[in-house]
Amino acid sequence: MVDITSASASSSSAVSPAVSAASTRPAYHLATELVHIDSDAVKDNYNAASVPIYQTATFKQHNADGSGGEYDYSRSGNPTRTAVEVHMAKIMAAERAFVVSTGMTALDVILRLVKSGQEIVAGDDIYGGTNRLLTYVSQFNGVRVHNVDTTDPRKVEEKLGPNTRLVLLESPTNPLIKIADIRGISQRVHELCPQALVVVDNTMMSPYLQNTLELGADIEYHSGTKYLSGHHDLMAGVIGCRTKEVGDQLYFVINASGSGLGPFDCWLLLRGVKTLGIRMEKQQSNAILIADFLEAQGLRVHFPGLKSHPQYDLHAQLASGPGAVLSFETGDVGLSERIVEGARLWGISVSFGCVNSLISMPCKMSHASIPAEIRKQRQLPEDLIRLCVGIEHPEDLINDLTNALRVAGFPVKA
Ligand SMILES: Cc1ncc(COP(=O)(O)O)c(C=O)c1O
Ligand SMILES: N[C@@H](CCSC[C@H](N)C(=O)O)C(=O)O
Repeated sequence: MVDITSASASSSSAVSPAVSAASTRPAYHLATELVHIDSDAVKDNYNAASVPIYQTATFKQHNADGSGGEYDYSRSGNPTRTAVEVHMAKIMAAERAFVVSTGMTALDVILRLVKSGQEIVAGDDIYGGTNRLLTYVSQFNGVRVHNVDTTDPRKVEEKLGPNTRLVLLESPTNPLIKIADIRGISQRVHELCPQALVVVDNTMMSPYLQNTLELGADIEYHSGTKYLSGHHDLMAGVIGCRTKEVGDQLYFVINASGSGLGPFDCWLLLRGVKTLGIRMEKQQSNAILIADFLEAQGLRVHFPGLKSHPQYDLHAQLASGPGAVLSFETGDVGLSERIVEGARLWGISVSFGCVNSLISMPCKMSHASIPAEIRKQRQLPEDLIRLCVGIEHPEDLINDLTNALRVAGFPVKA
């Protein structure tokens, strides 16, 4: 049987691996690096200012012995995909980066590195879809999953053992915006379990605010559907890794399963990521104003930019800003529903990271796939409202929220 996790199996089976490694670390500020695409990543005879979309499934070869050109088939590699992968590797300071069809695909690819009998330590406050996929592998793939409170590194350490293969962290978590000490946990995992990989879902921060590979993680992944693309016009997943060995294993799975991102979506992602810095700065500054406003109303607000956040200091050591997703509790599910439905400017939608602002109730929407009894066990408040702040004028956002609170019957303070 071929061991899919061995590097030799991966290199021998791909004709056109189109390795998308970034050989150099960013030389300028990240905001500058985001805008500048390495023009050597894709050979272009016409010096096109925008990376061309190579909308092709297959590539003509010059001979029949399989030793042909750099690309043979777009499942294995495509120049537009290489361009965005090289760019993402630079932005994430990764040895190698991959772009796949969705954020969940990114996790699915990573989970293929876990074999039956091995174990995963994950958070107890995690995105609903992540919980669903972890539940699947624990029910059908013989993998044991421990869900623990990742705000307490001792709880993670207690579950580490000789079978641990992955430690999967979200920080901040979706939807309770809790922080995990990525640096401290990575160090302990590597000391105690050399066979284990620390994997971080960095979707909420984006590479602009937090670099988890520099904090010690082995793999960082994103739902590229969110901040990286920024306009809710595509689905994508991005994976960055710290070593060539892990990169080879991930590439094998992506080529074998055909989960790589299509050329047009690669192009959209590359276009979107150029404006990540300016979008994130504006979304974040709006979010800080909105968090202050809600806290001044006496509501319990979860946001690492507030001094009241229990891990305010820890987050400041890990990331360069609090981001633009926050959640708050009202104490009453009916009141929360009325607030969400009373908003006019804030769109009722799942997802986040887009230029327009969104409002949702995680227990009924993004996290509804987590069974009610498990949500209760994990103390996920049913009345929780999540706000994903966009780039609109902050006064309009605050006025709309004020109106929604009033209409819902909440006693708004002047
Ligand atoms: C934190 C987080 N990770 C991963 C995903 C999955 O991403 P996608 O929807 O692109 O599959 C989501 C949302 O869907 C998310 O919120
Ligand atoms: N029906 C979807 C819900 C997607 S939630 C998207 C996003 N991660 C969020 O947190 O809003 C599903 O069941 O996956």
